[in-house]
Amino acid sequence: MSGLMSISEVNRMPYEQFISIFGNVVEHCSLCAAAVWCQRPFSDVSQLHEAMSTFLDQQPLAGKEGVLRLHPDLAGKLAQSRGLTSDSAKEQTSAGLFDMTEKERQTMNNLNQEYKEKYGFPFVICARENKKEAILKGLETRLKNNSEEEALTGVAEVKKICRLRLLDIVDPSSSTKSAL
Ligand SMILES: NC(=O)N[C@H]1NC(=O)NC1=O
Repeated sequence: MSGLMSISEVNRMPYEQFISIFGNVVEHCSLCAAAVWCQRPFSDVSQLHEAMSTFLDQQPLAGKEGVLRLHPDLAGKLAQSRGLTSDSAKEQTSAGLFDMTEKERQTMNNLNQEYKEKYGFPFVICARENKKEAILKGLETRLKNNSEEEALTGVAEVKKICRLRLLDIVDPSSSTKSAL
C-alpha cells in the first residue's frame, strides 16, 4: 500500500472534495483545480497535470503574473515566521533553505527584493529540484531576463512544483486504461 490515491478515486470526487485535496497543488490557487475538475475522467496523474498546465498556459500575462504573486518568497519573512503552507515548508526545507548561514539568507533576501522591484512579482523556482546554491545562482542569472521571459520561466517552475505536489497525492501507476 503506497498510501496514495488512485486516479479512479480522483475521478469519482465531487468538486468540493477535489478542490479541498488539489486546491494547493498550485500554491494558493484553488482556481486551477476548480477549472479542470470538469475535464474528468483523467486517465492518469500525467493527464491531470497536463490539464492544469494547459489552464496556466491559457492565462493572459496578467493572470500568469498573478499566479506567481501567490507564491511566498524563498527563505523570506513567511518562512522565518513559520507562516508557510505545509507544502512550501517541506519544499524549502528540502532545498536546504532553513539551513543557511545568516550571510546566505541575507544574500537571498537582497536578490529576492531586487527581483520583485524589477518585475513586480516574486522569484519562483521548484525548490525540490534545486539546492540553495542553485537557487542563488538562478536568481542572479534570471535577473538578466526581460519581464515577459521571467513570467513564462516562473510559470514553467510552477508546473514543476505542481507535478511533484500531485505525485504526493496520486499513485502514478494508477490508470483508467486497463493493463493488457
Ligand atoms: N518563491 C518560490 O519559488 N516558492 C516556492 N517554490 C517551491 O518549490 N515552493 C514554494 O513555495
